Amino acid sequence: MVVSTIKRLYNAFFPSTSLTVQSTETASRPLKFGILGAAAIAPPALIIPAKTHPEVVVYAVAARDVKRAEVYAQKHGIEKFYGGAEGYQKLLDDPEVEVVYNPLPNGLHYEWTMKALAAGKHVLLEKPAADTAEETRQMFELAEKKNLVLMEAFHYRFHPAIQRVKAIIDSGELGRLKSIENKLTTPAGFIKKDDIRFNLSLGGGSLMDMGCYTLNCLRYLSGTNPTQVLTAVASPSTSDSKVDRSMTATFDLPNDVFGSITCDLGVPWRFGLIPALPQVSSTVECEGGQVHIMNFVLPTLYHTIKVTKKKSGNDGKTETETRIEQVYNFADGKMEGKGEDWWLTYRYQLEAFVDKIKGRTPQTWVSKEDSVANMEWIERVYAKSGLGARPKSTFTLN
Ligand SMILES: NC(=O)C1=CN([C@@H]2O[C@H](COP(=O)(O)OP(=O)(O)OC[C@H]3O[C@@H](n4cnc5c(N)ncnc54)[C@H](OP(=O)(O)O)[C@@H]3O)[C@@H](O)[C@H]2O)C=CC1
Ligand SMILES: O=C1OC[C@@H](O)[C@H](O)[C@H]1O
Repeated sequence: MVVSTIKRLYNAFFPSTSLTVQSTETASRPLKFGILGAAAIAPPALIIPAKTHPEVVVYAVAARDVKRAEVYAQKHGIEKFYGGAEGYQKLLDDPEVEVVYNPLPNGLHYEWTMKALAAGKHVLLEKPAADTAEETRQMFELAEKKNLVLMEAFHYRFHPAIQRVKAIIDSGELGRLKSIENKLTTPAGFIKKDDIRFNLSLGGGSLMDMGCYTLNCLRYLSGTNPTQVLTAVASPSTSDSKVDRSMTATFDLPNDVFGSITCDLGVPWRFGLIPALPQVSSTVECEGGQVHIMNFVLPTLYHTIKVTKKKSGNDGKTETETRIEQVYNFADGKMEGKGEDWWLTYRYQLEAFVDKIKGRTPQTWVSKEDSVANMEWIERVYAKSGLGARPKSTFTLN
């Protein structure tokens, strides 16, 4: 297991082009991507996955500082770079760029996605989609009007592991769904105080950052939206009392299902000495048992799906039977043989995103309705917590 894990991680982060499944001869013309911002997430989320996608070329990057753009471009083998105050717009004005990846701080998602769409580019947009549901709606409306592909990058949804958890719930094997509890937390100190995640004007906050996954996963696994936020308790960050360092919320869902989410950008260390273990889990209780996934966000690294089934013992007492599953690719041929153990969630996502642009059917999708609803429930949780919504963008498209 250790060897296979190391091999999987090595191939995930240092993929050789020889691992490309589809030959470049059968692939259609590559799409040229441009990245807005020399963001930390772009290498794992796009640049590395693109190396094994024959229909993707990461062609350009723009950064506010031209030197930063140049260094980033050289480091990642990107042909074109743009910088300075007009750098982002110059990238959008480049006719060679067909697709834009937007990993800007959340508070800038709306402005630059609207500008990218206005420039006629498809957009892969980082999560959470924007600061508000209304901004999210407007971005998708513009994409529809211009016949462009826009998707919020909820990458974990494209991986077979979370799809397996959903299939177990939907199969009825464990009986009626009763509750879902999702957690995504990291110990204090890993995210620095000056990080975009702690900046209110940039759309910071734990619910926006990690919480958007927990909420999305609650809605995905239940197959529905909550009916109400029951409770929402935020702990403020030390830098800004309007920015939630953590958020815990509970929900009513249809059919008497209970939901809860916890997200935390900096769990205090125990006794100030021992870092708390990160939590990245979803626990689903059903009448006939439980399914628990450890690491639903980055399952390629390692994950377990623990299924505990209740059964009646000989003496009439309830006993349990447990099995562990691990699912790194689609064994059922869902992707016509595509997909490898070492594919990151981002690689699965890129496959689907390109399929959509090319007019093929993606194996799954994160729809406009899904993204709008996720932002609506983020807004409702903030409202219930008393913190209020994140400041909406002041940008308007002329
Ligand atoms: N899908 C995933 O797994 C993950 C998604 N994310 C999402 O990606 C986005 C970026 O996160 P991350 O890469 O960690 O963040 P970074 O801080 O590394 O990148 C943000 C980029 O935004 C640009 N930027 C533009 N204006 C500002 C400003 N006023 N202040 C700060 N930065 C600015 C910077 O670009 P420049 O180079 O021009 O200076 C910077 O490179 C967020 O939306 C986050 O939620 C983050 C991590 C994981
Ligand atoms: O995947 C993630 O985990 C860490 C977070 O801070 C980040 O923004 C998120 O996308």
